[in-house]
Amino acid sequence: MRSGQDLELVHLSKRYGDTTAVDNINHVFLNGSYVCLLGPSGCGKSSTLRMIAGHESVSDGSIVLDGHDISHLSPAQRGTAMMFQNYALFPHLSVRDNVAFSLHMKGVDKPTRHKAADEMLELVDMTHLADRLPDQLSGGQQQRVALARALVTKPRVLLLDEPLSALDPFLRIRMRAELKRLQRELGITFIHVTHGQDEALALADEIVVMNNAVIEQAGPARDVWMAPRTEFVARFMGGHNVISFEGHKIALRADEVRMADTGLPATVTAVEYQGAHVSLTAITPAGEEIVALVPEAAFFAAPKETGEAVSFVWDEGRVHRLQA
Ligand SMILES: Nc1ncnc2c1ncn2[C@@H]1O[C@H](COP(=O)(O)OP(=O)(O)OP(=O)(O)O)[C@@H](O)[C@H]1O
Repeated sequence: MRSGQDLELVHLSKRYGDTTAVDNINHVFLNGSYVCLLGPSGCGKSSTLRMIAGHESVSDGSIVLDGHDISHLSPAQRGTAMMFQNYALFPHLSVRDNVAFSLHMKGVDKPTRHKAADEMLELVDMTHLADRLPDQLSGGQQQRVALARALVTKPRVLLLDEPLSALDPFLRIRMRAELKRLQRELGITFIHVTHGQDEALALADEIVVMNNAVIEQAGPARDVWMAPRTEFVARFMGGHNVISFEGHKIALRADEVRMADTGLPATVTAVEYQGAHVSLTAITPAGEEIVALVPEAAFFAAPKETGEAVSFVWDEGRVHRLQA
């Protein structure tokens, strides 16, 4: 529900010379929500995040937090904090001093800033490594320090630019759960930039899909997944077929397509065993590709090979007509 404490982007644009990176976007980030900004490389996600943080000037429009226009305030005055992709820790400062650094800059005395830093280190489970230097830490540990350092200023909104991209897949999934836990515990707004659909689905209360400098679709994660509005969103979220059906483009989830004796005829072009499912790719007489994710037991009851004919069916209610 909307409140006076939300973060609002109003007709926000960013231009770099002739390039329009963000084109007149409007959005309300609800207070206390976990929002993922999702989109392909170059769509304007980072520019949007950097404008909110104050690391990039606004070309047009405004950014409103708590009912105040913060568009022209310095990063430290906004009530936002940013955690960078490369963590940007100071190599010569201990973990504790890294976390306390922004308070040092604000003139906070040493005992007070160390106490605040220690509280944050406890929050991210790093108390035991407070005296180490950054290069004595693993990637995951450095990330926790970077998080603690961003949170020590008690921001209203935490901005995370691809926070998990430097981690190996195993650690990424662990840290993902940690981020969600932290956000719930702190109750502040997290805005997390990613180009990973899985990451966005796992984390977000709301997904904002960007494409070509605009917001293509925004909504609860499940709505965006279940009902993509455009061909771009359907393809980008993955797991959907986009095919022509009765004169319209439709999106149809691959796991809703079943093999049957009669139905839409197609010729198998690839079979991929994926454990729980078998992914069957086929081409229709209209030359469109369709993927069926068939439960492995159903597939092996009537296995198919490349070049064979198949027929596909689906429940009519599962089809989404696309806008473009
Ligand atoms: N400092 C800059 N000067 C000129 N053009 C820029 C600058 N920063 C970004 N751009 C351009 O603005 C557009 C949007 O870039 P942005 O970094 O916001 O995209 P992104 O969605 O975050 O991409 P990625 O996932 O690759 O980081 C791109 O075309 C990019 O080349």
